This record gives sequence, structure tokens and C-alpha cells, in this order.
Amino acid sequence: MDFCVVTMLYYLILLYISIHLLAFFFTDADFTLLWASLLGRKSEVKLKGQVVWVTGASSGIGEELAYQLARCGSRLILSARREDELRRVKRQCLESSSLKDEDILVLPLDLLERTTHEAKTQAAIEYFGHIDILVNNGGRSQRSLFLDTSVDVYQALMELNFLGTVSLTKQVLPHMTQRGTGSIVTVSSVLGLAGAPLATGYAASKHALQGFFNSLRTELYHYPNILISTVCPGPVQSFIAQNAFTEDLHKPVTSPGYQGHKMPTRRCASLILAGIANSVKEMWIAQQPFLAFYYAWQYTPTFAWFVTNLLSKKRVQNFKSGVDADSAYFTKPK
Ligand SMILES: NC(=O)c1ccc[n+]([C@@H]2O[C@H](COP(=O)([O-])OP(=O)(O)OC[C@H]3O[C@@H](n4cnc5c(N)ncnc54)[C@H](O)[C@@H]3O)[C@@H](O)[C@H]2O)c1
Repeated sequence: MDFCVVTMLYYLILLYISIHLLAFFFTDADFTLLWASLLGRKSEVKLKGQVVWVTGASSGIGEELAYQLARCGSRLILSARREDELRRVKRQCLESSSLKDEDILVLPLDLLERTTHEAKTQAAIEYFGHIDILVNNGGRSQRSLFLDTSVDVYQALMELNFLGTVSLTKQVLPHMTQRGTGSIVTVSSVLGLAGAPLATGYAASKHALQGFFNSLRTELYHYPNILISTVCPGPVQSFIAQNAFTEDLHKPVTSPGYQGHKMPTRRCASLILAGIANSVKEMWIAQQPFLAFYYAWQYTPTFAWFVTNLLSKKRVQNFKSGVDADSAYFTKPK
């Protein structure tokens, strides 16, 4: 081969690797999702007019998803336990979009009350005629060490994050298979892929969701127009830390902690919508250095274990000395 061609190829490969490395350090999502958000179908176009059911729509990621979906022109079913909060979210959706009152259904729902899920699903279908997208977003986290934590907390986490989500999916999916189209999008977590201290039960419930939906997807191979997607965010600004379970079922978190270092909710929601619009099956969403961990866990687990153990030691030490667990990586132990 000609020397010039070899040199050119060499530089092209170097350029390709450099672009990826550079992009990696400035990205806050995996490459598939990032390409989808930059060059893929626009969510304002793809999601316009779609009927989207969002659980956990009264705060945090779910609330922000509602606002952005409203601006896309999606028709909405807003669910969570507190009706007054859902009405507030609805009002704000109407103020910031061209949707009409009848385009948004407030449908209070408790994920723990599984016997109500069939009637709630029927009510949603009767109202709009169909459901295009279910976003399984409602859930709670955990801030407690395993040795201190009651088994009741583990049961509650599995009942809410795992079984509540499975139960609603069980009601909605037959409607989608009947129509031959639809999307079930589930907000899992980075802790659905990896582990971290203070979250053994939460991570277990999110790992369960990952296993469940990854397997369900394989059962639906003959429904090419049904999307089963899991979203794995790292730290995102919301009320998750404030609402987390502690070692005792009825003991609240004492301090909500610092949110500044977390990804803005708006960015997380906009990436999720880009992923849905482009049928991305698994979305990794996190700022650096967290995103680097997803790759390390996936491709270099031995190295990932090494670093994770160092960070975990610091996180546990900080937690025990009363420093906020979420910002523990960024603060010195007392
Ligand atoms: N914020 C983060 O850092 C983060 C990271 C990874 C994953 N997640 C996931 O994102 C999802 C949304 O959490 P968030 O961060 O917006 O927290 P959040 O606490 O602000 O919102 C949680 C929502 O779930 C609802 N919910 C809780 N229990 C419920 C029940 N029994 N029935 C119905 N709804 C219930 C709440 O009312 C609220 O609307 C959760 O599944 C969470 O695990 C969050």
C-alpha cells in the first residue's frame, strides 16, 4: 500500500479515536442516546399527539417529563398518589403548552395498591381510547446500611419499585400487543446496573427491573413495533433523597442533602424523550465522572470494582459521620 494512504488512514483512525475520547469526557449519555438526541428524530415531532401515561408525575423526573411532553403536544395521563400535586402539575402543563384541559387526565394511583391497577388502566383507555406510551417512573430510593436495616424496608422497596411496576405493565401491555404498537419505558437507575453502599435494597429492586424488562423484551420479538426501554440515570436533581427509605420503614430521612452536583432534571427528561422518540432500548444518563463508571462496569469490571471500593469506603465513612451521602464523594469526612 502506498505510504501516503497508510499515513492518511493512521491519522483518520487517530482523529476518530480522539473525537470519541473528547466526546466521552463532555457527554452525559451513552453514545446511542447522544446520537439519537443530536441527529435522531425530534421528540416534538415524534411524540406530538401521542397518549403518554407517566407514573410518579407529581415531582422530580416525572413532573419534568410531564412539562416537556406537554410542550411536545403529547396527551397526558398523570399518576401518583397525591391528587392535589397532580392538579398543580396539570395546571403548569396547560400554562406552558397549547394543550387543552381535556388533553390531560389526572389519574391518582398508588403503585402499592395492585388490585386497583386494572380499573385505572381501563379508565385511562376509556378516556383517550388507547395508550401509546407508559412511563414507569414512580419509585423510592434508600439511604441505610444493610446491617442496620429492617427486612420490612426490603419488602417495601421490592413491592413499590419492582412489583408495582410489573403490575401496571401487566395491565397495559396486553392493550399494546392487541394494537401491535406501543412503548413501555421504565425508569431504572445506574443502580440497576451496578452497586453502591447505602442502597442494597434499592439496587436489588432496580436490578430486578433490568432483568425483568430485558427478558420481557426477548419474549416480544414478534412485536417489532413494541418498544421495551429501560432508563438508567445517575444522580439527578429531584426529591429522591428526601423521600428515600431509611433503616426503619417509618423513619424519614433527616436531611434532603445537597443537590447542586446532580444533573438538572430538565436535561435528564429531555434525554429520556429523545430516547423514546428514537426507540432506544437502554439509556445511560449521567454527568461525568458518573457516566465513566457505566463504561467501566460494562467493559473493565475488575478496574471498576477497585475504584468502587475506594469510593464506597469514603461514602460509608461520611454517612456514619453524618455527612450527606449524595455529596459524600465531594466532601471530606469530619
Ligand atoms: N433522582 C435520581 O437521582 C434518580 C436516579 C436514578 C433513578 N431514579 C428513578 O427515577 C424515578 C423518579 O424519581 P425522582 O428522582 O423523580 O424522585 P421523586 O421522589 O422526586 O419522585 C418520585 C415519584 O414517585 C412517586 N411515588 C412514590 N411512591 C409511590 C407510590 N406508592 N405510588 C405511586 N407513585 C409513587 C412520588 O409521588 C413521586 O411522584 C424513580 O423510579 C427513581 O428510582 C432517580
